[in-house]
Amino acid sequence: MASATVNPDLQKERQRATFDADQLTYFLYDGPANTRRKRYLQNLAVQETEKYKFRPIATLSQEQQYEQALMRSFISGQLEDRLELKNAKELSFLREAVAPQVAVPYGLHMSMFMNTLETQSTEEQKARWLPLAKSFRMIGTYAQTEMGHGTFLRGLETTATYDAKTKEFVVNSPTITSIKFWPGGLGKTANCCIVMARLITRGHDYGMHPFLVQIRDLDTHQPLPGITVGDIGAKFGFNSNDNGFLRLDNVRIPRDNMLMRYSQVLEDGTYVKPKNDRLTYGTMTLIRSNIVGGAARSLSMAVTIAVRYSAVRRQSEIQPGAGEVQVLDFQTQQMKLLPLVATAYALTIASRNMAAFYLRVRQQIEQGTLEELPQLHALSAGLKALSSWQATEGIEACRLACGGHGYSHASGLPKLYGTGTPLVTYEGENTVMMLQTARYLVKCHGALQQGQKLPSLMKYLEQPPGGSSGLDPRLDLSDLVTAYQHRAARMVSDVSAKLMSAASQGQKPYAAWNSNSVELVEAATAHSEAYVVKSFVETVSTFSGKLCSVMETLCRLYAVRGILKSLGEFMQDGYINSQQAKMLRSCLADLLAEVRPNAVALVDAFDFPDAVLDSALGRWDGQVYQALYDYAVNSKLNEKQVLDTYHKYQRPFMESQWKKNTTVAVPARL
Ligand SMILES: CCCCCCCC(=O)SCCNC(=O)CCNC(=O)[C@H](O)C(C)(C)COP(=O)(O)OP(=O)(O)OC[C@H]1O[C@@H](n2cnc3c(N)ncnc32)[C@H](O)[C@@H]1OP(=O)(O)O
Ligand SMILES: Cc1cc2nc3c(=O)[nH]c(=O)nc-3n(C[C@H](O)[C@H](O)[C@H](O)COP(=O)(O)OP(=O)(O)OC[C@H]3O[C@@H](n4cnc5c(N)ncnc54)[C@H](O)[C@@H]3O)c2cc1C
Repeated sequence: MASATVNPDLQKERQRATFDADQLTYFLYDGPANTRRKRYLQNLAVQETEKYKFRPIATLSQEQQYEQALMRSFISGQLEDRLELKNAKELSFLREAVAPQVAVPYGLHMSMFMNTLETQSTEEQKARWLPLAKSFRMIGTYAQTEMGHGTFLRGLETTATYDAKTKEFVVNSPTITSIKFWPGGLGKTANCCIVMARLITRGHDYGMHPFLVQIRDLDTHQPLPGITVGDIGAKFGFNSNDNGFLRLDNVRIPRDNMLMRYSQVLEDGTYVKPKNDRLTYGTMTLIRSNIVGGAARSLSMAVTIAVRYSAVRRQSEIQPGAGEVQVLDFQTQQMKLLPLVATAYALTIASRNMAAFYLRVRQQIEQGTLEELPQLHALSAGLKALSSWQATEGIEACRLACGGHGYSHASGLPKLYGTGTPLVTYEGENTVMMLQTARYLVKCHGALQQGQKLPSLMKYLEQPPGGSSGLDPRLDLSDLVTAYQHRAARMVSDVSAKLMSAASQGQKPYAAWNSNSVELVEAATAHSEAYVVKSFVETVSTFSGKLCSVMETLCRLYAVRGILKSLGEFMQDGYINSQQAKMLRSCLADLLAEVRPNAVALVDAFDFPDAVLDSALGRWDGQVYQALYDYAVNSKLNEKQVLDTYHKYQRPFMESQWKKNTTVAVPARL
């Protein structure tokens, strides 16, 4: 539906903004020129995709969803070739607009498979495989998780046993629980995969290593002998992706199909150790750091939908008789949505810093320096978990904040939730990731006790315990950062003390760890939140003028809301006192009121085209009712006035009921 007019409430919202939303858009997309380029690419993608008149994905069967996703990738491929796109960011904008929130079957090929080949293969292997993978002759996936194990990688059962006589590995799934399960694109799309299997040579088990295994004929696409492969069936969401299962029955692959950049098996079966055996986990670290940005983007879409709709939706009165208000004027609605707008920006900024840190450490690793690897692992694991939890909860809160219409697929919010919520589970289940971060924090605390210096991101743990916060109604940003760091340092210190005390009482470390794991997760969450707040504060301090003051307010809102949510943790050692808690509560109300006039401009700045939001409620022009009505009218059930099922089941049912009471007189009209 094309609408010439913009809803007047939305128009007013845009006029009353106190800053220029374009300036914020330029920050998000790295300047005016890149923003123009992004808009150009996304407009082109939308125009091209509209020609296909795709039906809403939620109305399709699993097979139709899969087909539509492949068609969308086909369209994207054509455009990418026509425009000769190479730049990763430009490709991601184009693909986002061609397949908005559609889990495409090539996703794993383009991310984990390619990355594993690039980072874990030798130069010779790269020369052999990368041209095939880049030209989609090889379509791969990353097959690590098995039915029985996803988290505990040392428990994987798939084996790759070296046969020195034939110079081959024999890859085998010995049990039902060893069947590879879940890999994206594995079921029907991929013709090969990186199989993560336990390497056995000369009778010794060296644990998980990557192997390239061809699973389908490159021409006929039929599964090869020894391979049983298929789709795992309908899921909570993600149904356009053929997540698959794979059973390997003593499949033989050449020795040099083991990815040998870090560890090798020589022809005679000798195993050569890597410099650090955690380098095999490198692809997971990359994707975890990417997930932070993905989570931020999904939440940004959800808040754009919910805030625009809340500006358009008028329901109930505040002042009796004065007319119905925009629901965004209710303080409770502001409380639901505005901290989430702040969260979307906080996570977006944290993800940029995370990506920069990843690149820096990756470059060091390429040069053989592994010093910062533990820090990178701890940060990426913690931020992956924090961002995906906050985004998933936030998307659902946005749906609830849209009332009844939020429940319709027309809102776009169920689709966002369906593709967003697996982020909590895949690439490392969140609780498990937080425990990895906690493990590092406890180690750092131990190092500190022994007088060692801590690495850059952990320096704040060095601050002395105790003290009290200087927070006052001015809400100085540095006081907020210090409060978050103090709380995290205190929690790390408390839980470390508990672990040490358990040890001194003779409790085994593993038992002490488990019986304190709730607190460990809380400490890791506090650490990750401190990083996000610090990143937010440091970044807004680089802004100037009106934009700076708007973003500082947003930053305060994020930080204050977070403190009030976990108030006990900030007050436990008296760092924040009850007067300050009271003060923060009233500051929160003030901050909501301060952000309110800029709410629409803040979400407009994300610059999502309507087709990317794919939402009747989040439209830029605010013509939500017409769009909802069009969506309803186009429901498949409305294609015929009287359906065949009326004659097949409804009428016979009604007649069977009539027979029970034949005395009722039925008029021609009611
Ligand atoms: C478009 C993209 C879509 C993506 C779709 C999703 C794809 C997927 O889901 S692929 C499958 C992802 N699977 C996972 O993430 C599995 C999660 N599990 C793991 O990562 C690990 O098994 C884990 C970390 C939980 C435990 O591993 P384990 O080897 O038992 O470690 P553990 O004994 O706890 O620690 C060993 C050491 O390794 C370190 N370590 C663990 N992981 C890493 C890592 N990634 N990098 C560096 N160091 C690491 C630990 O910090 C620890 O160090 P230290 O001994 O110095 O303290
Ligand atoms: C949509 C989707 C796509 C996926 N794509 C891929 C893919 O492409 N390739 C691939 O290999 N895998 C893929 N996976 C699998 C995914 O990586 C795993 O599901 C994930 O790593 C979690 O492992 P799990 O399923 O074994 O969970 P489990 O570990 O069984 O988790 C169950 C519960 O146990 C808890 N738990 C487990 N261990 C611990 C512990 N040590 N301490 C405390 N609590 C613990 C968890 O917190 C959780 O609450 C995908 C999954 C999904 C949903």
